[in-house]
Amino acid sequence: IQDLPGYRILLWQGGALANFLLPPVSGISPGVNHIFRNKYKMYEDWGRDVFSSVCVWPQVQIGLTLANAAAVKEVTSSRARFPKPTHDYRVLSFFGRNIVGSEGEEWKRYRKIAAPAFSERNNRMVWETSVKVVEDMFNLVWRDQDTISVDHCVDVTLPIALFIIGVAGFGRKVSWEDDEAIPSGHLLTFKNALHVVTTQVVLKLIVPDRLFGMTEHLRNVRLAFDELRQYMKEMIDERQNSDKGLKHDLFNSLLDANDVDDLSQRLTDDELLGNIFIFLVAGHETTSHTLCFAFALLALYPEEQDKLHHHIMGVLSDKTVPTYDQMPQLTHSMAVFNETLRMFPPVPTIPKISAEDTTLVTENSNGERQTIPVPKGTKIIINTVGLHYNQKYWHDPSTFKPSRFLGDWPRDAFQPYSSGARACLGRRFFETEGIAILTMLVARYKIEVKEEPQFVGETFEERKARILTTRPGLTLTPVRVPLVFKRRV
Ligand code: HEM
Repeated sequence: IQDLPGYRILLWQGGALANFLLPPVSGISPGVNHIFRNKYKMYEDWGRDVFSSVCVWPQVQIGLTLANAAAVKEVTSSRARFPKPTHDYRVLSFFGRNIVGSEGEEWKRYRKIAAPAFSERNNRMVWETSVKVVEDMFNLVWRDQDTISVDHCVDVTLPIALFIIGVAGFGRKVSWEDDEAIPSGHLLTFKNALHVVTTQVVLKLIVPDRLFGMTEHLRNVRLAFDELRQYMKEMIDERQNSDKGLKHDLFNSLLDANDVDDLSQRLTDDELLGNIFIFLVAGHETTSHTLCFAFALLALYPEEQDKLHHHIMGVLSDKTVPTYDQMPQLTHSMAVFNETLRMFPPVPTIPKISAEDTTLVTENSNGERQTIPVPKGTKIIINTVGLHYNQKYWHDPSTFKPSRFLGDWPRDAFQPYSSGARACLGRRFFETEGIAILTMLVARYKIEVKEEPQFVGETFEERKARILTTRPGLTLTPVRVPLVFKRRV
């Protein structure tokens, strides 16, 4: 890699220890959440849109971390040359092999099974489900209160996202009213089990199985894994024994794959569980966190919230409930999400590996093209955060400006969903639910940061830093976003 500047460290920068546990220690580890903390800074320091990493544990590894749009495009559009390092996805494969953590023929089989479920018919169902879930929240939970105050916005956005993937993805009947009841035969609610598994799954990588009985916390994590497995098995049994007739959701696509005559095309029980888990996780965590960051940004930038509200009022004929056919007109709601995903991409890094000796072309800080040698076996990290804060593509990148997505924008420099053959399959699913939820909420409520006595007198920048603090998780996670929703109508 011709002495390309970068990290020379003991621990691989993308590993669980380096990214989740250890502080920055020179020569050892770049520190927890270093990709999001540093954004484009490493590239400024090292003078180009790529930096190298050389580490020795858990094995000797060379890496190139990219924040250059052309180089990223080359990587995402050459699947054979830059496949996924499937070993890096084992954190998502505890319940079984699945579409996100596979490659080659195996991945093609999963994608062929899952892709048809993301149809226009399903999008319409996602929209209708989202409207119903939010209306129920207004009527059954928020009721006639003029002000709703929450200590952490994820407490609102997580159940919304979970109900929608439950209903529109898996035909699971859940409601705000019975959300907290533990069904007989279980020790945790479904929501709780899924939440513990998604937030604690990294422990499964670090702690050997035999130690999971040692502390109460570890026992709870083990219980959540067991409970979630049981819930998913019950969902399969229930659906297999019911009339699948008119349902066109994700679940039927996965189960129908098991009705084919060609045994080699069928999913094994583990593959079925693995893929159900992936859709549950992909379908709720990204959505919940993105909604939370969007609400936080709108609360911090009230003038942007006013513009959004004004636009929504111009589109909605009855001023409260948007229809699916109005979705293409809700351009400002879409722009708010794109800007939120630019600033807070839920998947900050997307790993690939070089399958051959090759090269990549990138740029130095003067905009001069540079050809970088890429030996076979090099890890290629697409740094969506670095790309999204690269001033070559985005003016004033730390400021929330949804209007940059109302005209034309540099598409190749916007990669929250990755791109090419391995791009996110649920992008439209998210956009549909997100626009419905945001539009309904902003039409009826004004979002503000909750005032708390201990923070009186803080500056805007301090408040912004506090509200928008993140930590690493399966996806980029907001730490604590205290908000107030004040009724407008
Ligand atoms: C804000 C919302 C979302 C974002 C930012 C997002 C982002 C991504 C990214 C970056 C990838 C590629 C990951 C990698 O290569 O390691 C991906 C893959 C995927 N996403 Fe999403 N996602 C979102 C919502 C969803 C939803 C709602 C679903 C399903 C209901 C979903 C299903 C999938 C699937 C199945 C894949 C694997 C595609 C494949 O490899 O063929 N995503 N997503």
